[in-house]
Amino acid sequence: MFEILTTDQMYEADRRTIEGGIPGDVLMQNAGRAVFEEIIRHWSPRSVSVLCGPGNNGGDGFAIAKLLRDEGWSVRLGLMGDVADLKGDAALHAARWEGATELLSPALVVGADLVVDCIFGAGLARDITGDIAELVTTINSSPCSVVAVDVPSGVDGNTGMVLGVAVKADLTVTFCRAKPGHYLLPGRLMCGELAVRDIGITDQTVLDIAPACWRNDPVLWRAGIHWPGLEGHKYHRGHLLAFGGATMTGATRLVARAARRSGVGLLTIVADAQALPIYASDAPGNMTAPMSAFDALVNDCRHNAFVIGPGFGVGDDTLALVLKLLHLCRATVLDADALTSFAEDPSTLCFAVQGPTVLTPHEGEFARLFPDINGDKLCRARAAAKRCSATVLIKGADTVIAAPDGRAAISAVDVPWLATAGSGDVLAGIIGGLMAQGMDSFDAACMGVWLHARSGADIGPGLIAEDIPEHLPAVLRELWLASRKKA
Ligand SMILES: NC(=O)C1=CN([C@@H]2O[C@H](COP(=O)(O)OP(=O)(O)OC[C@H]3O[C@@H](n4cnc5c(N)ncnc54)[C@H](OP(=O)(O)O)[C@@H]3O)[C@@H](O)[C@H]2O)[C@@H](O)CC1
Ligand SMILES: [K+]
Repeated sequence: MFEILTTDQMYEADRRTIEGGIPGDVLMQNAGRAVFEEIIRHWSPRSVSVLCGPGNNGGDGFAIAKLLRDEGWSVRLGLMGDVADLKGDAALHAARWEGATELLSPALVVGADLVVDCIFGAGLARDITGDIAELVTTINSSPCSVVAVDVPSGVDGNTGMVLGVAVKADLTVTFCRAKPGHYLLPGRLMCGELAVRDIGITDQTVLDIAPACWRNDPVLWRAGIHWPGLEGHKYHRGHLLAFGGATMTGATRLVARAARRSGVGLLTIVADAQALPIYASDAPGNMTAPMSAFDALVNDCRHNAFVIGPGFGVGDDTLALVLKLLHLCRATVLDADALTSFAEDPSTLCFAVQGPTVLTPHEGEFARLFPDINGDKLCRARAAAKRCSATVLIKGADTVIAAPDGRAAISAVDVPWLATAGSGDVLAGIIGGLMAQGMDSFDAACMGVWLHARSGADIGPGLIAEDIPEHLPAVLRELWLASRKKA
């Protein structure tokens, strides 16, 4: 259930299922029943208005209305347009609805305790305007509870963008698998609780259409974790070089702490000589080396991974150092200043990437590096990953991780308090630590985001960046115990 389907893939899954012998009206009935079950699970009987659009999302509405009425609920139904204009499965379910069909209007919302939004689903094709926009505004300003069917009307299922206006739901019930718009902002904010319900489309059908996007979950990457073996030693767990700034030392101290907590065997902070005492005194397990020893350090292949950027400083020196590191084709995480140093010349960065590389920009850094890449976050991350042949992770509440081959994952853990100074440095450290242990860059980026978010969720409000590395052992232990159960 971790796959995320585009609306086209969902239509294809429907089509294949119908071809395989389950008629479309049965799928619609199953969809209606799934929403009905969620409604009666969440609410006791009350007055309901079901608002139906002109397509199959509206068709779902007729099925839901009938099930609720058969259950004894007081149900009104409003339709956009004429019932005679409905087609296919929607027309079939409209014919089965025995109640009155009113014209869609704000009067249906006023006085209802619960509104079921079946105006537009996957077929939303343009901005909502005019009377329907007014209706949506009435729904959003009304005290009633709102259930959205498939997606809140106005949210583009593929992008999470709001087309004109969108219904703000308390619960969204979608079918088979989630769509990108359920997890990407601002769509995610309009969904409320998300329920993903089976309507009879098999897992094999979903696999056959080869989805390339997933909700970020251990299922995706747990097989790629390099748990240490009894026979191993610290050199088997990698040796990460974290490049530290001369003055902004806090950032790389967080990188170092997070990398070590993620399990890296050895960690050396490389910085200007005058800053080394600060790094060395931060933790007894930190090793340090002066920047003047750079050549000797990188000539030693045991130094198999690099993190550079946090607190490092923006400029030509940083740019030159990053290019030298990328030339070595070892696991590399580029964050913050390492990215911004290429703002004037982003193509140089993209051409230089050869080895396993993860770029971890926030939205501002992304816009500086890729000013010509527009669109939703998923499509931008994929375009940048392809252009740079690197894993690109765009940070935010809806963090997206994309691989150059088009695979992508979206983080779906809500942790608003992760938006705090130093949090991104910790993330870079975790990913660097995992890559140093031999994990594939896309997997390491996904796992890093997950560990970071899970730790943040466990810590709760009041979190400061320093807390996150200290919580990693608990989350890692949970993963490790789960992996032993599976074995
Ligand atoms: N068997 C299946 O496939 C199953 C499908 N299922 C359900 O079907 C839903 C998809 O149905 P769908 O494709 O009919 O699209 P839907 O969202 O109802 O809207 C299309 C209509 O809206 C109109 N329209 C669009 N934008 C507009 C705007 N801004 N302003 C005004 N009008 C606008 C558009 O008009 P047109 O663009 O053609 O002019 C067209 O008339 C899916 O979300 C799920 O709920 C489930 O039952 C499971 C089985
Ligand atoms: K809807």
